[in-house]
Amino acid sequence: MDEPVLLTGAGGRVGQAILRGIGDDYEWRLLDREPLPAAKVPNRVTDADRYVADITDADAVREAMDGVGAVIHLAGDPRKTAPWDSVLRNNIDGTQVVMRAAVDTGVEKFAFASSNHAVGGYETEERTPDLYRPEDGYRLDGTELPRPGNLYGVSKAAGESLGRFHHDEHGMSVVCVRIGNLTKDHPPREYERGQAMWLSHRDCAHLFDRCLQADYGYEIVYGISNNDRRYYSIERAREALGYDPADNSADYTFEGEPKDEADEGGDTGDTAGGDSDSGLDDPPTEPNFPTDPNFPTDPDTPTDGA
Ligand SMILES: NC(=O)C1=CN([C@@H]2O[C@H](COP(=O)(O)OP(=O)(O)OC[C@H]3O[C@@H](n4cnc5c(N)ncnc54)[C@H](O)[C@@H]3O)[C@@H](O)[C@H]2O)C=CC1
Ligand SMILES: O=C1O[C@H](COP(=O)(O)O)[C@@H](O)[C@H](O)[C@H]1O
Repeated sequence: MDEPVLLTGAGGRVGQAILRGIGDDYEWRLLDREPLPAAKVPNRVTDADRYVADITDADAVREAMDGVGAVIHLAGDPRKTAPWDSVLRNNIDGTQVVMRAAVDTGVEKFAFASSNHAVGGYETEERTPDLYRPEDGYRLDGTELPRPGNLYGVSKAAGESLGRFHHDEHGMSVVCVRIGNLTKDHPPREYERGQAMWLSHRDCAHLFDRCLQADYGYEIVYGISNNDRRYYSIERAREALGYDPADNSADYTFEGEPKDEADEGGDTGDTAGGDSDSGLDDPPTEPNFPTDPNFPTDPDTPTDGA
């Protein structure tokens, strides 16, 4: 794969999990509409590779895209209660701007941060809460139609469609990762749904690493750890990308404590290759993740689910 890799939304929760895990492994261009403090930027990324820009600004995105080999596109409004004007602008229009710039400049691979909320409508009253429990066999595998449960989910389904279009029309490899619930160090506490779709930091970094390394055409995969509780299949991520997650929410109590304190297998936030001297500060654990003044805190988000 050609480098550099453009990472949009680099200052956010997912962006920082990726950079802490694989920040030393690639040549990066980091884009975010908020200036990134030094603590959020790997040592080897120069000032010239940091772009403060809004993804709806086509000229600015085009400039950042010049010479890029792959894109991980995370920037957007992550709130499940986000209003239409925000998801229309940040998630749909912004994604089109980034994808268009990518095909225009000949980018090879594009990983798009989709969401569990693109299929939230499958969690019907009849299926829940059994769906969230390990003994339940129901699985979504990425071949089902989108079924959003909110406008944020609609915007993520739209992003997946934009990816399909740009793959079919322009040949760009596109993988849409329906991310579950990213938290650091332990699964979301006392939250069955969150524990069923937990994505640990190291599995997140590993998964997006595979999105950069694997060969694929167009894929929709689920981005969760190897949780016993789950209703998303990770088989397609394994097959198409070579995803091999290390963590499982079953290794923690419902309250989020490691079941075996002596077991080093829990998510330390480090990558399989060990934490590096990438220069990144350890981000605070939720709910102290940096907040975006442009997106007020989602009142529906459980404290530990963010
Ligand atoms: N954190 C999670 O568990 C999940 C996240 N996702 C998706 O992953 C992506 C990243 O999510 P988080 O890191 O949690 O969100 P976040 O809010 O922590 O980070 C988003 C970053 O994107 C930047 N940004 C937002 N709109 C922008 C714009 N118009 N132009 C440029 N930069 C912009 C923000 O400044 C922020 O640094 C989002 O697309 C979200 O929908 C999907 C499922 C779960
Ligand atoms: O897409 C997202 O999903 C996660 C999990 O959803 P939740 O409804 O269980 O909280 C959410 O935490 C994240 O903010 C959002 O972007």
